[in-house]
Amino acid sequence: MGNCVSAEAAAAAAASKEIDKALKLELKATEQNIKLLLLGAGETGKSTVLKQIKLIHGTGYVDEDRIAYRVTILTNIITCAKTLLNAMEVLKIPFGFDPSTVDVAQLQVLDSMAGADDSRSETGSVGEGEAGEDEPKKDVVEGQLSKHDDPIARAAAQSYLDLLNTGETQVGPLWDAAAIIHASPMGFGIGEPIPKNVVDAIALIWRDSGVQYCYRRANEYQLIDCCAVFLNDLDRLCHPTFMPTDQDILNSRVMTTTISETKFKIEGIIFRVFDVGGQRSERKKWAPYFDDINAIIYLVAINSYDQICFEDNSTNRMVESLNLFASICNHPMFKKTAMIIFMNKIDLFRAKLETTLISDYFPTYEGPNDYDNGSEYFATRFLSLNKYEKKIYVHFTWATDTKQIKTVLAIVNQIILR
Ligand SMILES: Nc1nc2c(ncn2[C@@H]2O[C@H](COP(=O)(O)OP(=O)(O)OP(=O)(O)O)[C@@H](O)[C@H]2O)c(=O)[nH]1
Ligand SMILES: [Mg+2]
Repeated sequence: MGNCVSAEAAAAAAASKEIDKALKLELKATEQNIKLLLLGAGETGKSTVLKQIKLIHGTGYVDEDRIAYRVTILTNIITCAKTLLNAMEVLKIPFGFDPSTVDVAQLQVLDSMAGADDSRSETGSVGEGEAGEDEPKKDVVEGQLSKHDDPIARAAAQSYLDLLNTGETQVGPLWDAAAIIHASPMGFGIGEPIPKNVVDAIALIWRDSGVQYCYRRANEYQLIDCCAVFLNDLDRLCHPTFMPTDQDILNSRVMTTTISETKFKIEGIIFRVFDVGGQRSERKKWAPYFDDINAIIYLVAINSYDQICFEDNSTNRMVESLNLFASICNHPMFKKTAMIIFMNKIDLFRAKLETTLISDYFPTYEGPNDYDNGSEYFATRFLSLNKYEKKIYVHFTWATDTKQIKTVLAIVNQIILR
């Protein structure tokens, strides 16, 4: 009996030891599992960051992936060409229009002779109203273009209407090219090239000065960010033997519609990275993934300060990003979650600052229209939404640049594992 009791006790003790061991292992396992959520509004670069993590910490892309991405890239090219042609009609820009030939001073003289006139809303341009560029921006609503006249947009629309009246539109090689592009199907099968006549048509319209001017006004409609990078490289991308490089894959665009989980092992720790769709219709799928999140990377497209949302064609994208961040950052479930903001697309932000005033869209901005001041202003706007006063880290990123992202991700890992 005595022996029996001690055997039972020994068995119990052994069992308890086993449980302790299992618990310890479990604890260790959870400690070594980092759940990382990529959040942000649509087209801010979440999937691009995931692609970079795959390239830097994963196994990269195999031929099968590249063949699939080839289809994506060809579809992106057709989408861009069709979008530009539609925008030419909506904004009323004729082929061959060259903004450098517009005599703005002469237009202003003619205007003053004819009396104040604002025909922007009729001529297909955004904005309405009469305030001149030098006048105070009293009536500016944050995120909306201040009410000022754009004589070049007006001149473009006038010559478009003049051509329409003379019946001289719709003839010539550019119109033939446009017809070919309009008739081209959107999708391609695996291994199927874009037909040569369609490639030539896209190359022709892309070289046109009117189309280039229309491209510069891309904030007035929805155009994917890889447009110029792809249309400038048509010969290579549309070659029948083309296989996408890592950089082509990073530049390509597919809207995310299902939440994906990808696992990576970094220095012995398993990272489970969740990539979600950022468009409004996708956000209702997010909540079930909010449990036990260790860290959030919140993506902002810092170049989007003059752009409108894909979803409603009216809300400013930066305003949308700010509102969404306010709800994520102050969400009770994320009180203890490490929060890192990627102010992304800094390359496009730098380029945009050359032509577009931040204060035209964000009237509270009074600084110079340069990278340092502008980026600090937008970062501060996001940080000031933090109600819990928890630490939020900010990085300025160029998600399509592997070298830059590699450095940023190394710092992010340190933050998360701290
Ligand atoms: N030039 C440039 N392009 C970028 C950058 N980050 C992302 N892009 C491009 O922006 C487009 C949209 O990026 P995605 O990663 O698909 O955006 P997303 O946030 O996943 O979008 P949703 O899935 O709709 O939520 C792609 O064509 C990317 O190549 C950047 O820093 N610079
Ligand atoms: Mg995505």
